[in-house]
Amino acid sequence: MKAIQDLYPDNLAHCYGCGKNNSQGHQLKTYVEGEETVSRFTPDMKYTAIPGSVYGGLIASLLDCHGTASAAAFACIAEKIDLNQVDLPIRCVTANLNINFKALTPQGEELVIRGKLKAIEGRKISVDMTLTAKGVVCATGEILAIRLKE
Ligand SMILES: CCCCC/C=C\C/C=C\C/C=C\C/C=C\CCCC(=O)SCCNC(=O)CCNC(=O)[C@H](O)C(C)(C)COP(=O)(O)OP(=O)(O)OC[C@H]1O[C@@H](n2cnc3c(N)ncnc32)[C@H](O)[C@@H]1OP(=O)(O)O
Repeated sequence: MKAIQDLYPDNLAHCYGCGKNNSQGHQLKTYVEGEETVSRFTPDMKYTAIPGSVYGGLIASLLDCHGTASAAAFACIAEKIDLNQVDLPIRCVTANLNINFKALTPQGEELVIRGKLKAIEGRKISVDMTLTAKGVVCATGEILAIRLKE
């Protein structure tokens, strides 16, 4: 299966966090795994907060893009839209993002971000997220993504 972000049409794929057409961005990739979504990302050393730990702004960026991709994927699944089709018909943007930083996020490790659908209410899609390093939860987040009008 393709990454959700690789289903965004080319003219809307320039997001700094996840756009496949932004060569200087993070190019986060999010996949559906069973009932969850998952992204994996190993930050470059330049994203330093306290030496040895990852900058919280990067963590927010990863949760932001993981969340919007997850929201689009969960909305497609709810509507039985094939996630293998090019040009995803459902697009979401972030209205609200809450993050709890639970532990310093170590550098040099692969970060695993997982998302679970919390609720779909009309155009509002809420997703709960965790970010772990070496199996330790370093941050949790909740996003409210809004499905854009056609
Ligand atoms: C970001 C630009 C938006 C325009 C985009 C146009 C085309 C782009 C297409 C696709 C995007 C492609 C890729 C994006 C992928 C990843 C990006 C990563 C994530 C981001 O980095 S993205 C940037 C940061 N993001 C923003 O820049 C959003 C600025 N904002 C707005 O563009 C509007 O604000 C919008 C669209 C959110 C809603 O506007 P709207 O007119 O469509 O809908 P409306 O206001 O009626 O809200 C509908 C229901 O959501 C409730 N609601 C709204 N906001 C709420 C809040 N904050 N808290 C609690 N509830 C809220 C209302 O209360 C109502 O609830 P109810 O239906 O129950 O009454």
